[in-house]
Amino acid sequence: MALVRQRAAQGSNATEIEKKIKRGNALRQGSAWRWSRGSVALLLGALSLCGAAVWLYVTSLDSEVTETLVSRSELVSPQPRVYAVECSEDYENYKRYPGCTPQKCGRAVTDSVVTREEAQALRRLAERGLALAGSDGGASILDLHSGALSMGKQFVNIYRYFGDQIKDVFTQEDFQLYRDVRERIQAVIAETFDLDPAMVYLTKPTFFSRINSTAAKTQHDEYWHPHIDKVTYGSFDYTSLLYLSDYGSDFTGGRFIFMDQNGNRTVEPRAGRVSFFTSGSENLHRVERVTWGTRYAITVSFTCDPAHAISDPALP
Ligand SMILES: O=C(O)CCC(=O)C(=O)O
Ligand SMILES: [Fe+2]
Repeated sequence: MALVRQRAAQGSNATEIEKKIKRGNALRQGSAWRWSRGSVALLLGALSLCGAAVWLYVTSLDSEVTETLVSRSELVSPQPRVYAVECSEDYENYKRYPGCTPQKCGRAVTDSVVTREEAQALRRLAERGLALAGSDGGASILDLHSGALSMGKQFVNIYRYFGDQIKDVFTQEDFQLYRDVRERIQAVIAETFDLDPAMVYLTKPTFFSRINSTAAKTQHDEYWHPHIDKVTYGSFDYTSLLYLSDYGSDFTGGRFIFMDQNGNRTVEPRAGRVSFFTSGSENLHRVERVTWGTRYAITVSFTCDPAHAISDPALP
């Protein structure tokens, strides 16, 4: 009997112990579950913080491209739209030419110096010239003054390479049109910056550019790097860009971007639009990558130094 009681007592003890063990396990499991729920919540919190940080970073990048100086759909006419910018010290390191060296600096855009028909004729000229060769990468240039044309990864001289055949590609009228347009651009630059038009000279390089979304193959194709024209090209004092195609319908991307310290300011290309500016570091700029289509433009630049003057391009 006593043995049975003892066994029974032992039995009830065992069940007690068993219950305690189970309770202990349940408690441990519960706290483990609570712990893993806690870490999930922590992880989610950290993830959303990271997400917010990334979002803030991306929107801050985006806000750098917010100011559009001139959009594709606007028509800037009859007067140029002028934005004054303080001159950089660059000009102090160069000889000063009264009547030409920038006293006031800035940027301006006009849609009334070159007609859309003239831009179209110049674009056809660029298409014909660039169809002779072209770069392997996304950017090709044709310089009618020196004859330099992108070919594969380098350049050829069209006047030497194609000889007399070049007269089947370009006509005297094409060159006359280039001259007329160059003169008008020179006049509007002189008027806008209070210069003596006779003290301002065309300089090199002056070139047609064709940009598409093909990946760059050489450094020449990397048009999107920020640069200062006076540093890149040396002789430039005033840069002008004549656009030959329309942002948004002929191509996407490819906006011109002034990179100011307090943000970016863009000019959207439009056929016939002339954008011009002083070439020093007050006008650091780049071209946004072209994402679709083909963008045509001409860079026509001017110097104050007669030693760097060039004559208008001409058929040999
Ligand atoms: O085509 C453009 O809009 C700019 C080209 C440019 O920056 C240059 O030719 O120096
Ligand atoms: Fe430039």
